[in-house]
Amino acid sequence: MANHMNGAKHRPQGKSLLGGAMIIAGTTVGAGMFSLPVVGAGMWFGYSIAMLLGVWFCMLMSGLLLLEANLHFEPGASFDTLTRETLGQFWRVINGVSIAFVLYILTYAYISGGGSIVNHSLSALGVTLPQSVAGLVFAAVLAFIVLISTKAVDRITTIMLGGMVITFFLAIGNLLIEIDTTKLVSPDGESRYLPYLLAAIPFGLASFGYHGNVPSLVKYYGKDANTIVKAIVVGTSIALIIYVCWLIATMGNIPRSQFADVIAKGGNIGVLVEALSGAMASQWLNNMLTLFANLAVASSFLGVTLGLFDYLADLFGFDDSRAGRMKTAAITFIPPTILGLLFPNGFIIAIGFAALAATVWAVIVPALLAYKVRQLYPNATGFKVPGGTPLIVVVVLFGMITATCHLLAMADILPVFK
Ligand SMILES: N[C@@H](Cc1ccccc1)C(=O)O
Repeated sequence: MANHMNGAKHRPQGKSLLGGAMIIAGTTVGAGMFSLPVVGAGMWFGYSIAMLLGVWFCMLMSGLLLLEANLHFEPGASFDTLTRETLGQFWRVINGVSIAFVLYILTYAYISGGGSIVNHSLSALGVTLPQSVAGLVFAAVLAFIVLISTKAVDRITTIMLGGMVITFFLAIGNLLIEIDTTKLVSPDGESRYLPYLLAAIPFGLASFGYHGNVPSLVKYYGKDANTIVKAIVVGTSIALIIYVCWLIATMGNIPRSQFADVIAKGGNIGVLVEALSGAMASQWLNNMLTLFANLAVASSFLGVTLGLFDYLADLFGFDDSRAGRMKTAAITFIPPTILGLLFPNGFIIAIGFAALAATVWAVIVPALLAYKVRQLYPNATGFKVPGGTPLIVVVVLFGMITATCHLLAMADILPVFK
C-alpha cells in the first residue's frame, strides 16, 4: 500500500523501529508488485531477481539522500519546503507536478486493477459485471471511506494489512512449496531474455517507491537519524523479500509461454491471479490468494488517495467541513474514475507512467537535494549517506536511464515481451 503517512500522526508515544519499518514496507508493497511477473516474463527469473536487487539499492540510496537533506530542516518540512529552500522555484514546480501526477495515475491504476480483481472474485460467485462497472464499485466504496475521515482510513488499512499478512503466507506459502524449479531455471518459450530487461526497469522502480513517507518519518521520529535509516533499510528489505517470494511463486508455477496469454489479456491483476489459480489444487487457498490481491490493491488505494486528498485540499484551500471534504473528494476521485470507466484495462500502462514521473521526485530530486545541502552546509556533522558525489551521480543516472527506458519502450523502440 502507499502513503501511510497520515497514520503516523495518530500513533501514540513509544515509537518503535518496527512501526517506521512497517510504514515504509506498507507503502512500498502495492500494485507495482502485480506488474513484476508480467513485465519480468520476458527476461524471466534470474534477470528479474538481479534487476530487483539493483533497483532496490538505488531506491534505498535515493530515500537515504532525501533523508539526509530533510534532516537539515525542522521536522514537518516536506517536499515543497525542501525544494523551495534549496533548489528554487523551477524544481519546486517540477517536483509538485510530478508528485500530483504519480498520485493521480496510481489512483487510476488501482481502480483498473481493483476492477479486474473484484471482477475475478465475483465471477467465482457466478456474478458477471463489465469490468468498468466493477472498477466503479471498487472506487465508490473505498472513496467513501476516505471521505469519512483520515481516522477511518487508518483503522481500515491496519485491519487490511493484518489480513494481507495472513492471506499472503497461506496462499504464497503453499505456492512456494509447490513450485517447479525447472520452470524457474529453464523456462520455455523463445530464447531471447536479456533484451527484455530494459523495458522492465521502470516497473521495478515503481514497485520500490515509498519516498513520500520520508518526510513523514522525520516528523514522526524527530531528528533521530539512526532509527529512521534503520526503518528505511528494514522496510525496503521486507519489500524486497516479498517480491522475491512473489516471483518464485508466480514464475515457479506459471510457465513462461503462458505469460504471453496473460499479457495478451491486458496483464491486469485478475488475469494474473486467474492464471495462478490454475496451479493451486485447493479452492480454499485459491480464495486466500484472491482475497490477498483484493486487500493489497484496496489498502494501496486508501493510502495513495488519502495522500492525494490531503495534497489537493491544501492546494485548493478546501477546509475540513463536510462541504469542503465533498469538494476535495470530487476532484480526487472523479477524474481517475472516469478514466477507469473509459479504459478499464490500463493497469500496466499506468504503472509505467507512474514510474516515469517517480524518477523525478523519488530519484533525481532527492539526489540533487543532497548535493545542494552538502554545498550549503559543508561542515555539517549530522547523517551523511556514504559514497560522496559518485553515489549521487549513480542515483541520478539510474533515474535518467529508467525514464529513457520507459520512453523508448512506449515508442516501441525497446523490445517488450508479448
Ligand atoms: N510502490 C507503490 C507505488 C508507489 C510509487 C511511488 C511512490 C509511492 C508509491 C506500489 O507498488 O504500489
